[in-house]
Amino acid sequence: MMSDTDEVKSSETMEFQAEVKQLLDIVINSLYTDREIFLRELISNAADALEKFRYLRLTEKDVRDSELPLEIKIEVDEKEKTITITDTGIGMSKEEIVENLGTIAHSGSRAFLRHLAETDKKDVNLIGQFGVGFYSAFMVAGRVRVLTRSYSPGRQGYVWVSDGTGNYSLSVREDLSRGTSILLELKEEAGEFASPDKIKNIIKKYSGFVPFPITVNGEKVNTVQAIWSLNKNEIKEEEYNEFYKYIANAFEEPMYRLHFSADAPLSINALLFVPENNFERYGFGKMEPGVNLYCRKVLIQQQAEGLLPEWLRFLKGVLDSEEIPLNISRETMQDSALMAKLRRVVTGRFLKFLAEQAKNDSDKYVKFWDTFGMFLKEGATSDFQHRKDIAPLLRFESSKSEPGKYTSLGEYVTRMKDEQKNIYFINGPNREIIEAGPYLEAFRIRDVEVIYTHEPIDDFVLSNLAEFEGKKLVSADQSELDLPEAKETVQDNEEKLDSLSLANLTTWLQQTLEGKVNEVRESHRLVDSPAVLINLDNYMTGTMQRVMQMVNNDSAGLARKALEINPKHKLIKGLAELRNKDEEFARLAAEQLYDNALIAAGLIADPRGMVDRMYRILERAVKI
Ligand SMILES: Nc1ncnc2c1ncn2[C@@H]1O[C@H](COP(=O)(O)OP(=O)(O)OP(=O)(O)O)[C@@H](O)[C@H]1O
Repeated sequence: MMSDTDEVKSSETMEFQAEVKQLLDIVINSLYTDREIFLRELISNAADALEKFRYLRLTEKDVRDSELPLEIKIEVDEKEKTITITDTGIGMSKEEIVENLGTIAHSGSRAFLRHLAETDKKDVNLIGQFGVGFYSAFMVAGRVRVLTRSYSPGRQGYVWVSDGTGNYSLSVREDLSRGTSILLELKEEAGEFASPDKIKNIIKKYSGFVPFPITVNGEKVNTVQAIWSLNKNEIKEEEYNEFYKYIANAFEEPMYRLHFSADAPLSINALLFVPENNFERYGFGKMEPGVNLYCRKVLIQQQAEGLLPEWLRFLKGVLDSEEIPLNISRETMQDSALMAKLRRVVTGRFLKFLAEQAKNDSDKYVKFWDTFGMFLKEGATSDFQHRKDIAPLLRFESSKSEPGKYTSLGEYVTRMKDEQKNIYFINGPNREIIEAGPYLEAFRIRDVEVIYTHEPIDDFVLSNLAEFEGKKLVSADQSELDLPEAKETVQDNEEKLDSLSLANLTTWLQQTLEGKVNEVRESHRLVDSPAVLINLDNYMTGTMQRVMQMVNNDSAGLARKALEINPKHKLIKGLAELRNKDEEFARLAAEQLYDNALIAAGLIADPRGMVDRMYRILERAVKI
């Protein structure tokens, strides 16, 4: 590097434009956090200058120092506390220097500066949003020196020097080669940056995929290529895996990989990975989003919040879009229309990818489902925009699937009978319990398939979806099932309680269970069980109420229920008789009947009253 004494003496002093002064004042006096981003800004400018040169050289034959390799060299002097960032890009002419490093060209900057001057919270990410990235150098440097020479052969080289207050000096310097060198004399309080290791780490963090070699004191730093911007057939399997391990901090290979680029409606290059494991499932706490946002290979935001819907937080990878402004702030990122578009395109593409995987290799998809299905369920309940596309990806057990095997809603629909109108589901902790319960009886004799859901969220998912391929999703504990006509059954030979006794019994039961059920009525769905609790609320399934019951710790919030009784069942017929002989004991039996129905519905019965009641019923039974 050249020292001060080499500089040509004829130096002009120039004033910064008023807005620049204002900006520099903020940069120098108010921004103390995230100062390391100055390096990202300067490297990004260097990479832009190199990119422009690479492009120019395609058409222009006459360029300065055409043999110079395209690269970024960084020298860190620990003793002198300086950092020099040199690129062999297009460089700047005198006019360009004055224009670029003395004014703020962007029109919106005035308003921005006013905003920045007024807010207490000075977000460093806002800098550069209006094309003022270079000035961030003054966050760490007391003096900045820019040595630059344009690619254009006729131009002289120049030295620009400023301490960031009021003005800068500009002088001619003949012995420069093409490109730009930016020399930072670090401020005392920014001395920590005079460390090659620190600088290397910052580069790895922000600029690891800049497509030009970056060296720090002669050592190459960015060895990992921006493979997402390459063609698929240029990339080897190991390279993909190596890249995945690098960005995901992973040891094993990814489960799925999706590499795609799109031009419309946005220009996007995306490389997404589904990891092998889901640590959230093991109770490691909620994952951070794992996709980094890039703009032309320059990192805009690591683990970008709001880039993808929250339920896709298990994805790792990179999303690169030219359309993203460099230095978009965290706030703008969440709600800009551009981000919303990006989110929609990438989410849609990923869901399409999953649908293909499910079709082409269903065994592997099942493995994915077992590991990451919880996120799709979360999406189906929280992401209104995509839930229709998530629905076909859901998997459940059903009365027609083998134990432990899954079916999709689509497959269910293909098995539906002509006269069947709805898709039915029932929740229970496992298959055995569901199949032993009363809710399945009506379906079993009609040979109608029922989806088994085992987790409380499943009922929220299906209730939220409300329908699939035009068929309503109906919980089997609901009042209106709208089932096809049942065929002749064995039970039809069983004698039914006469209608007068039945009417009397239901009235009596209604009184006895006052406050517990809204209605007692004859059941047309039961076959083997004496009674069942039916939901009169068409939205909340029993399981959803169980969740509410646990959260609220009482049964007050329970939805309206009907107790349906089976008039052919021995117990019901016996109860009708017992009521006339020993009403007190009949009341015990009725209450137990209700508690049993409650338990079969997965709801919590009060154990204190029940245990005592059971003993009294048993006492009576052993006497007989
Ligand atoms: N290393 C460089 N080589 C050539 N020109 C440069 C270099 N650094 C900066 N410039 C010029 O100075 C201009 C201003 O840079 P600055 O970082 O302030 O804003 P920007 O790069 O336009 O915006 P942003 O930083 O938000 O991308 C650049 O547009 C570019 O023309």
